[in-house]
Amino acid sequence: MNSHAVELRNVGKDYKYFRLNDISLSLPTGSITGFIGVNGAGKSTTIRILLGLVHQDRGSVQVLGQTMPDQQVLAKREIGYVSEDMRLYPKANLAWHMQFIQSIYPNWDQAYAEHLLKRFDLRAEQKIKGLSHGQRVKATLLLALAHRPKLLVLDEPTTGLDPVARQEVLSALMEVLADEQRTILFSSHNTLDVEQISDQVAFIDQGTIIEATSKEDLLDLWRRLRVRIEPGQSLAELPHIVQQQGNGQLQSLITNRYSPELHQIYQQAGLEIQAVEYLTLEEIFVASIQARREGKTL
Ligand SMILES: Nc1ncnc2c1ncn2[C@@H]1O[C@H](COP(=O)(O)OP(=O)(O)OP(=O)(O)O)[C@@H](O)[C@H]1O
Repeated sequence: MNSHAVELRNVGKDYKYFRLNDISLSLPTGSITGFIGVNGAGKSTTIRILLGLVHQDRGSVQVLGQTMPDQQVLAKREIGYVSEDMRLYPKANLAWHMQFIQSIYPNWDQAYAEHLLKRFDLRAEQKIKGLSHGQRVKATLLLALAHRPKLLVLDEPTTGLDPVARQEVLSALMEVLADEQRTILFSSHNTLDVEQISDQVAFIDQGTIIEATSKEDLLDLWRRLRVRIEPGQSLAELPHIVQQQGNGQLQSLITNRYSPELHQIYQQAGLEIQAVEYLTLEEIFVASIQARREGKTL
């Protein structure tokens, strides 16, 4: 088994008003990666390229050992995809869709499909047109999960769901993760969802990946320091300060490279460090985007 389920190298795509730029992204087999970006950042375009639905202009894409888009037919047998693009037939019921997917995918697991029906409180005989938005998302997820894909790609699966439905979807995903060979890519602008279930995180902004790392490392390295400085002291020369807020002697600094050594460097520069705080994934995401847009190198 390949150690990476997905490998994008220097992938680019040019649209008239948008450029996806030099995207390199590796998804280790068995990982769950949260792919976070604001509206229009390039999440869906990247996902469509890795599924072979859109062809890249530059760069290479390997998915489950297959080269995309040339070998997409082989790769797609083992990919489950959930997105707004997925159109279910409104006049058919869920049972019809289950049979249809079963006829295409040899790994279809009927017992698991029935388990998910109960878990999501869905009825197989109900027509798609009578389903609420949340029920439709769950139905699509059921269809994707029950053919036991090696790679599950979810484009904004929790958008528009109420808090209970969101939690049901997230816990179904966590259950799926018990299988170490299954890889999940999960795009969202909801950092709370990503923080809850991902072990890898990638941030994309204006068509460029600005961070791709383990969630644990990210949450460990980014810190807010509450400091007291000498009157007139400048912080401009201090390393790894992503953001500085406050006026006067009390300042709040955000660093993306916190370590005991950096703590010491700040103290030796005369900062009185009063507190060191962790940031949420949302705070890290927002600070990364702001820093990039201010031209800072992270
Ligand atoms: N077929 C296309 N032709 C021209 N431009 C396109 C096409 N597909 C996407 N784009 C543009 O690419 C940009 C990125 O879109 P994309 O759907 O990848 O973003 P996203 O991060 O998924 O956004 P959202 O969170 O709003 O879904 C947008 O500016 C969009 O208009």
